[in-house]
Amino acid sequence: MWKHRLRVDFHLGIVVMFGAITVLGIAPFGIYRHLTGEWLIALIDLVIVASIVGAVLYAWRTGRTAGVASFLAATYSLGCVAVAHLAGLPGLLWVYPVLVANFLLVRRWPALLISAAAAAAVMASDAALATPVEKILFMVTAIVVSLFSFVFASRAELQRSQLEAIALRDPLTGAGNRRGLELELHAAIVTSQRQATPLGMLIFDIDHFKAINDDFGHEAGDDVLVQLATVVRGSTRANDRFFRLGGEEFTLLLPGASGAALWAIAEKLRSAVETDVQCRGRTVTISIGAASHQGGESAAEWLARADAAMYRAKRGGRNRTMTADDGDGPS
Ligand SMILES: Nc1nc2c(ncn2[C@@H]2O[C@H](COP(=O)(O)OP(=O)(O)OP(=O)(O)O)[C@@H](O)[C@H]2O)c(=O)[nH]1
Repeated sequence: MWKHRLRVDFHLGIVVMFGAITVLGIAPFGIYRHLTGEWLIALIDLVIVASIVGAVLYAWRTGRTAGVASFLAATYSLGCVAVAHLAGLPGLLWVYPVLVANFLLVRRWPALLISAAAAAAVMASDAALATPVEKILFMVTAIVVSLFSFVFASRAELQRSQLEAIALRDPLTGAGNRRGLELELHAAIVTSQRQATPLGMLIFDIDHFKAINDDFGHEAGDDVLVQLATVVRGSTRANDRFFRLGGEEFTLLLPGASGAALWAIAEKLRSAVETDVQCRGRTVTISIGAASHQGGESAAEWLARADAAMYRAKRGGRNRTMTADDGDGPS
């Protein structure tokens, strides 16, 4: 389970890896400083390690990695500035790995800003850099390391966004794919539980889609899928998440919607598809299963309830919505 999360969530993987490296890299120095009686530096090391561990645990629990990554970059940078001013050379030696880490943790422009601020603050330390020549040498090497990292981060960001688009999107409809859904389900559940807001799911499937393919050809079928995606986007809000599960089956994650509201959204969507999606004059309809997330329910259980409701809608005659929740519309 934890291995799977680290594999599929790139940002969480980075944050956890940096947390582990921090503990392994800084904790022994903290112990050493404690043994040599350098209490202030030992305390700084302890504060860095404790706050990084706390931040990583927070990211693991909530799935909120962006804020934690910025916190890590700021903590590392402040840490090496403080050690440079207090202990001289040791702080200076930490600057270079910290400059590289900043570009791996946050986007390239904020990383450049944090790195420039950290390098300028270290340069002001007479304990670390005694002469003007040393200061200039440090400035030039810090700029070179930052620019190398900036170029590398730019390439990596571009490649990652291209790969994400390929790996997480369905190329035909532009909707997220099943893998994209898996990634977002966990984060959506955690957010709704933390904010105590409802979270709804619709699973819907085109009725008699095989007949459309058989009668008009695969291309006409593809065109129906594209039309359907356009109608879904037109009838949902910006923070609603839309995915193609495979074939002619789709799902919508609807933050803030549950119960009667969820059922009303489903019915609005069903009627919009019936009115606006056509194939050579033939009306296209969908069957919908609706389910509100229940506290303590796993993503798989929730999906299964919505799916079962959708199959009830199929068995009940198609072109209808069935809900998995008690007391809201037909169930
Ligand atoms: N054009 C096109 N067809 C697809 C695609 N993916 C799956 N299909 C077809 O979708 C059809 C699904 O057929 P069924 O599972 O029998 O479902 P159905 O005909 O919609 O019947 P009900 O769901 O019971 O109403 C099959 O003919 C698949 O070949 C696609 O990307 N493009």
